[in-house]
Amino acid sequence: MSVELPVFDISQPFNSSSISSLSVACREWGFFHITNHGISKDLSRKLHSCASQIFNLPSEVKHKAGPLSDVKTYTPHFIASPFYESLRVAGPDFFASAQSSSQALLNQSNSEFSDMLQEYGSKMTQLSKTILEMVIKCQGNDFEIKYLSEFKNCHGYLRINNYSPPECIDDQETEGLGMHTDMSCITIVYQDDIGGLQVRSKEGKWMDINPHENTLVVNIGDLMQAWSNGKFRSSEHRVVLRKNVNRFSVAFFWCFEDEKVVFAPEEVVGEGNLRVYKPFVCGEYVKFRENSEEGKFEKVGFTVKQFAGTEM
Ligand SMILES: O=C(O)CCC(=O)C(=O)O
Ligand SMILES: [Fe+2]
Repeated sequence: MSVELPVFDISQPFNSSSISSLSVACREWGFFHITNHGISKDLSRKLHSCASQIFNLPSEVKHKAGPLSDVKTYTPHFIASPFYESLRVAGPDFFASAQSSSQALLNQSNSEFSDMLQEYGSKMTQLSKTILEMVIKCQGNDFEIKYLSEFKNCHGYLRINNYSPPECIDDQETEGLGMHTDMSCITIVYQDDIGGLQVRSKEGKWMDINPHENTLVVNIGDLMQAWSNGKFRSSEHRVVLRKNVNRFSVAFFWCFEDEKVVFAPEEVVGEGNLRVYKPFVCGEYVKFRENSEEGKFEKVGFTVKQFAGTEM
């Protein structure tokens, strides 16, 4: 089964009807689509082809940027899943970050790749600011004016994901990336035309988010779920591999700075409503997810609810 998410034209100002359908999407699914986002087909095609060259390097070469290296930008197979590997590019200087991976992997800089990532990262940064403003606006009148400054130190990073399916795909679905929630405020995902991204409904059913040409997927992350006092959902999602072909995606995570104390403002909680999260320091939550076995990336058992929820 698949879910048809609403599509928002991000190049146009939002009117009251788009704000109210955005609000429904954030509450019900924590997922929606955007179009007219300014990422050309040409840019995503070129990025895909440059990234494939990196992922096609022998694994002993890729390990030069792996978890035991100095740069630590490459996540090899068998960390999140046997079929998943990724390369991280950190902002705001996406160019420098891409150059350091390229230097570690190829012993030379690759300015074509780094230029592309700088362009992609800067566009994602702009898009995140626009989307975030709309997402805050949907939580109350003039909230974007009152509360946008809380998000002024947000930062972004990219994860370029490569999924290689097992030799033979049988009837059973193979998880390329297990069920998880994102640690971001919002995430913007480019998925190629293979499909496989799924969101878990409130009833616990896995629903396909089918790829649509020229659209990007946006999802609410744990930090926004906490800041909105649980109004907006950081949905569990995963990637399944059904075809015997590689799948490519690029996720951009827009996050609070590590020092930020995440705490829903009184007005966001609303009079008479209970506060469902204790205040927490963003960096502590990131550490909890990265370092505790239970909190790990692909294991959804422990998320912001277990970390800071008041209903425990
Ligand atoms: O590959 C995708 O489509 C989604 C990836 C994802 O959920 C993530 O990187 O957090
Ligand atoms: Fe994710």
